[in-house]
Amino acid sequence: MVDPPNGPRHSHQAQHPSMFDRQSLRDRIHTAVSRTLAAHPPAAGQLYSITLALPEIHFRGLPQLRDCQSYWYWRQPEKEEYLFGAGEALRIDASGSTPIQHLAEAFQQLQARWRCLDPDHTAIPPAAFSGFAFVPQRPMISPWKGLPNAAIFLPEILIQQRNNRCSLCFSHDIASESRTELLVERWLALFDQLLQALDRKSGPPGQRTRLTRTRQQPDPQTWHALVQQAKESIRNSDLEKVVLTRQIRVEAQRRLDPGRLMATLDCLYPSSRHLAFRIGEHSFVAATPERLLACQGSQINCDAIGGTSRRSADEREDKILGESLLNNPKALHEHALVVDTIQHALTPICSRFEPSSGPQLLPLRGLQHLHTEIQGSLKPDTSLLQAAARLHPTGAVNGVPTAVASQWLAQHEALERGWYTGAAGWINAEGDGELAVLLRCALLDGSQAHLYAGAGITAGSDPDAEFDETELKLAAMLEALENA
Ligand SMILES: C=C(O[C@H]1C=CC=C(C(=O)O)[C@@H]1O)C(=O)O
Repeated sequence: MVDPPNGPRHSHQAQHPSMFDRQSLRDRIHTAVSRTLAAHPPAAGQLYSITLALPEIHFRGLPQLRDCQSYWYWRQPEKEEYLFGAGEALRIDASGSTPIQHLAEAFQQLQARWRCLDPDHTAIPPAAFSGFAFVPQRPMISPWKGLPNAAIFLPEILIQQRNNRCSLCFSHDIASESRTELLVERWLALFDQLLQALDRKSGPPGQRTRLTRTRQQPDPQTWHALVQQAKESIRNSDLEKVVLTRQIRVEAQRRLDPGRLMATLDCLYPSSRHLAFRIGEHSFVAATPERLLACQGSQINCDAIGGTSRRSADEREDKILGESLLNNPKALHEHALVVDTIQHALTPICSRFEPSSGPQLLPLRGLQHLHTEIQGSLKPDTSLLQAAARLHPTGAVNGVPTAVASQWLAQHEALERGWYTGAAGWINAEGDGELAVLLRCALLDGSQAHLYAGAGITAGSDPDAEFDETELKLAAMLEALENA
């Protein structure tokens, strides 16, 4: 499925059982959980998960949880893939000089003590969520203050839907002797809360809200100067490409509703990865076209994206725009640099690469990118998070060469990127999972939102054209926010 240049798609609502079915569903879950706990008593030190089949429910929307609970949401509309987790069975925060490696080690330790019970034979392993900021070594400052630099989060209750099958998973970190009846009560209460949250439909967007831009950083003149400075560094140093970013703040006429926002994004960007989470006071949302990596067994898939142009509602013009992007030497060069950084990062940890045919067009609503999919086989004993630590930050969000671009940005980019251009996603108990690059995203704060967009600067960049490209990228989330 390819995103249309414009025009909304049909929106789906979550289907969930009637009150009558609900009681019998609850009874079935109660019995299954109690029996499993009795047959396989948890022991101190275990991370204990029970997964049950849940054929009755097909999930689509973001449940409207009350009481500011933490949650994580992942969805790829095109694949009908859905994960929603709430409550914290376990959370690991990492900082210091190598936070992603730290998470990789912590996840390995966690896997060693993870007891996964699957009485219904769902074959859907329990999963944790993980993510990190663009520079996860640096403390988070406003507006990101309070979010971890990098984290793993195992929800107490998790719903997963994939390949048209749906499962419900309860998890608990068994610190000491635990009373299993209390655990059953707690999990059932969480399940009730989740069903109630599903009942609170966000409702149709109704009237659009008007968004007023209240701040931008850098301002257009400073952007102009920064692009020129970057080009000068590209002429006079080893730097070949650097990704400069902008931040804008918008104010809506009402409180922005993440549920309505995610439903709108489902319609507008069906091929993207959709993410939302709330940690403490922070609500973050994204609909990103780019995977940092996906792992299944030893198979690894990464997206190299770089080189962008607008699209047109006129089919003929749209085709011309696509073809000229595919033949644009500046865009092709910018793209090739991204492919190089990814292959360079993967070479020591992959035993084999599949030849990639690329670049191809990745058409999205309003804009299109050059895209190359890179596939390989990870060497034995290399985990998803270890691979992520090598890959991040790619040339699509940072620049080339990696270390030179990072240093250039640390010296010249004044805004705080926070988790924008970081990565986040899910990892299951078998080590499979997917992390998406956090682009086309917003940090929500009541009726305000902070939005971010960047553009790859190379020797041939024109500051105005690069500014316009960031506007195209901002438009993705701005349009969706009008319906939130
Ligand atoms: C930094 C962003 O996009 C990156 C990813 C795809 C294409 C890009 C480009 O063409 O410049 C950027 O490198 C963003 O969307 O904020």
